[in-house]
Amino acid sequence: MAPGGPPSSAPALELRGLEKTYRGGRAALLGVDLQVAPGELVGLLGPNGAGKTTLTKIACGLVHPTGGTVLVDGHPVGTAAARRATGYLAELFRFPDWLTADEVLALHQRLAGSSGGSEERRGRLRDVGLADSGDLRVGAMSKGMQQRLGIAQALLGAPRIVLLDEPTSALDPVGRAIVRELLTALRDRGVGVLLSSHLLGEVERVCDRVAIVVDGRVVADDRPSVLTRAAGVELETDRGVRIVEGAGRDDAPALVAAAVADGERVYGVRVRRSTLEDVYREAVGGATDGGVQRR
Ligand SMILES: Nc1ncnc2c1ncn2[C@@H]1O[C@H](COP(=O)(O)OP(=O)(O)OP(=O)(O)O)[C@@H](O)[C@H]1O
Repeated sequence: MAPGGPPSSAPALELRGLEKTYRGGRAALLGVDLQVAPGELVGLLGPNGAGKTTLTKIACGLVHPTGGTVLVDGHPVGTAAARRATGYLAELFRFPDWLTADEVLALHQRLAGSSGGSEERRGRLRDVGLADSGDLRVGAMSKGMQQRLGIAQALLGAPRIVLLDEPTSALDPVGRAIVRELLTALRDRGVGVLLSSHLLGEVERVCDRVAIVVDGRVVADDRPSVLTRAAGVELETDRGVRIVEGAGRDDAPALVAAAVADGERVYGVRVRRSTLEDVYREAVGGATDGGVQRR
């Protein structure tokens, strides 16, 4: 797959002190700092209304911030260079029903200033598992196919950062696996990805870093393995299953030995870690989220 130009040392995306108050509305972002390095896959989580879409739209130049700065591959957002370096898939998008997949991509090639021609279009359709659907009209596509076409569109040209707002919400498990492979390929090519999603399992599987936004602020930003933590050791014996709170990996052999010495038959031992979902629920506290899904 072609996205990704010559390597650059600048962050793929850099947000500093980002603020946004919509006219007549309440503040949507209250000083957000966030970086996406080249080749880094960052997941953006948060309850409905937390500010994820606002942040993503500011990063691609569609919404003006009321404070702070945005650099895309080192270029101020809104400049031609920043636009060329950005691929974007909106949360709620709709392509004209009467266009074919190939025509949608040709239109977006013109918008992105890409000279990749039919070869690029075929490549992007192949990337998203739509190799045989170039002549299919949007109106005849399932929601999942349209979403994959949307992702193909975001990869046209040579983006250094790809901003995806809920890109897998309509996808079945096979479609999600295709997108996971695609994201991994983007990482390998040094393209940064900011992936906004409510699908915590997907984010945990694929992202290098996770930022959690609550009420316009980033309340957690780290690798999933750092955000999650030890959550005891589970022992399964002939007396049942029990969790030894506070115990970690190093305690497992002694726990098994003690159980055996006590006459128990040990069938299993598992070192537990909290999941990203646990971390998320802790971070958002009481903020309700009708949209959160495990997978
Ligand atoms: N165009 C707008 N005018 C006024 N207020 C807006 C506008 N767009 C968003 N908001 C408000 O800004 C806040 C953040 O909304 P945003 O859509 O960025 O959240 P989100 O985290 O993407 O939510 P969701 O998960 O539901 O997509 C909300 O309070 C929302 O009502």
